[in-house]
Amino acid sequence: MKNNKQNPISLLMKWSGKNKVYLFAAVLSSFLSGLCTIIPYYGIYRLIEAVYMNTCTAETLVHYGVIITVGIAGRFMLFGISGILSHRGAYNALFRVRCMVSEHMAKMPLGVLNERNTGEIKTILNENIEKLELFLAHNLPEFIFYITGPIAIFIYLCTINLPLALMSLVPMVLAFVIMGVMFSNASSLMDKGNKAIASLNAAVIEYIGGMKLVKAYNMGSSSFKKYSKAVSDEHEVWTIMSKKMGPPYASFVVILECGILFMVPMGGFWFLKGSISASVFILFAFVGSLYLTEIRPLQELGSSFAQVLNAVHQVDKILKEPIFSGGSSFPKKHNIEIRNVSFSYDGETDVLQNCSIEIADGESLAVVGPSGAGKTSLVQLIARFYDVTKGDIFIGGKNIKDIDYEELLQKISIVFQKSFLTRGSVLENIRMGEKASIEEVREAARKAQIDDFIMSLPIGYDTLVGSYGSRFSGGEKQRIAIARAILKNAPILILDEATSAADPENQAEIDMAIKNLCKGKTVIIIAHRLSIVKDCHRVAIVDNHTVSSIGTHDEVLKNSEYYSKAWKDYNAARNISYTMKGGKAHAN
Ligand SMILES: Nc1ncnc2c1ncn2[C@@H]1O[C@H](COP(=O)(O)OP(=O)(O)OP(=O)(O)O)[C@@H](O)[C@H]1O
Repeated sequence: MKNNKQNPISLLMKWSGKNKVYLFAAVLSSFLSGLCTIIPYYGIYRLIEAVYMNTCTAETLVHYGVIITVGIAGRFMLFGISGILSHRGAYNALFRVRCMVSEHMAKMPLGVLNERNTGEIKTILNENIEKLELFLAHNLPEFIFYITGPIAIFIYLCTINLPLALMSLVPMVLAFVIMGVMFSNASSLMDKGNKAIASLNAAVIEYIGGMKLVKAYNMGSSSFKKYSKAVSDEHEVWTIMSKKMGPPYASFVVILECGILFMVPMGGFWFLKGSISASVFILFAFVGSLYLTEIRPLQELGSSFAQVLNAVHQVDKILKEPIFSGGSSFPKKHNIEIRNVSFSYDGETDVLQNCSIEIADGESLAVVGPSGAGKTSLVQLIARFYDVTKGDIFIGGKNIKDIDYEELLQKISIVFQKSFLTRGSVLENIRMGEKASIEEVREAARKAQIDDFIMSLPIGYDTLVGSYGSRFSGGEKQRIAIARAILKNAPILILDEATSAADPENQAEIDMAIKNLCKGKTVIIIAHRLSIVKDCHRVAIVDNHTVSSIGTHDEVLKNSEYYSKAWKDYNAARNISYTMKGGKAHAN
């Protein structure tokens, strides 16, 4: 792949877009702030020199006092400006990266997303992207600041005495060797740590989602093994991390502060020999042995870099996943042809084999078959939730792979068995991004037989689904989903067991809502409940992972053993009525 070896920093800059300007300005301010570090040391050295030369007057004190003050004030002021600029740039960049990742994910095939668990995606969108802020707003300017100051001082020390200046670097070289070891250990551990956090996130999501089950079966938190295992795995990784990182961290800090052990004996030796003046000896004994402690925060930046590099890598992996792009406009005709299609989720087992169906524009087709036969898989291929493994699917004579993906999704409405409602208001849930007036929304809701119910709520269409979500019954949620599809008014409609939530009380309402929804569209209905099937123009039987029969209700009744049995069972079930006699159920 083209971008495989792209430098993480240049990737981050690319993702930041125009916000780079703020980030570069922040880096410049940090650099200047780092340079200011030299000023107080220069002032102090001059004062020491003046004291030893017996030339220190009140004027000299004031002169260097002002220089030292200006140096310190400038250092902090520039560092503050750098912080403001870096935060501004970082938060704008963060927003941009989040949008890029979300948009990219929306264009990714569902199959690729399904391979990742929800926790992993949450870790990328939240924790990993948040770490980019840590880098852009803090690590980057701080790195420049902490590195510039000591370099500037070192150059200054070189101008005073080169051998002693070089000697001052010995502790730093040792400390950096240790930091390198620490860094290489950290990157593999960090990867494990990230995986442990992703598993923990997934387990928490599953744990909270399955809370009803935990309560219903009195399982208790300890019995939720996946969750407690994820917690202990994560704990284990971080324990190993602290054990491995602790000793090198302590060594790094101590060695950096050991400069005085080199500077005092060597400096003293040269001073006694008369090679250097007293002021130079004092300068090196104090400044030369201490200035390197300024780079101590670089150690923290080192481990933070490892986390950031990992985060960049994870985000980049998502952004490099292939997406659906290009393609031409959606065709005017809406007939569908599924031609010799085979499909496998895992690339090994075919869940669909050599399926062929033709649906005319405006026709309604019922898809019937035993559980697990592949009905849902087949209809999902039409909206490219997944791509076919073999064969082709055409709409209006155009291969769906050649149709602009967003337009394809726009022109197909799907009502699923489980209606998903977002946390917004009922109004937002029906609009779902469509620009529709409240009257248009109510008209759709009326057709979906749900307007009366919504209006009976205390704040009607403004009712938040988040707070009222649990009081909506399955049938109500389903009719809200149908209203959403009516409003979208797409020419192709796929109903995947959309009547499954119907109970005897709201069966008639859901049937009416579906009839209103299907008017004038090319419709595919997956239905276990055969009552809806006889209203369709034709029936296709998906059995044993292929389309075993297709035709009108009467034709399929004759040709398909599965359908004739299912129809017989359905009619028999309709004629059964139960009466309770002596506490026992009897079929009449
Ligand atoms: N995301 C997936 N990954 C792997 N296998 C899957 C996935 N979704 C479904 N399957 C498998 O594909 C096969 C067909 O499933 P599908 O949901 O299409 O059947 P169906 O006929 O719609 O069943 P039902 O009537 O019970 O809903 C099943 O064996 C199922 O376990």
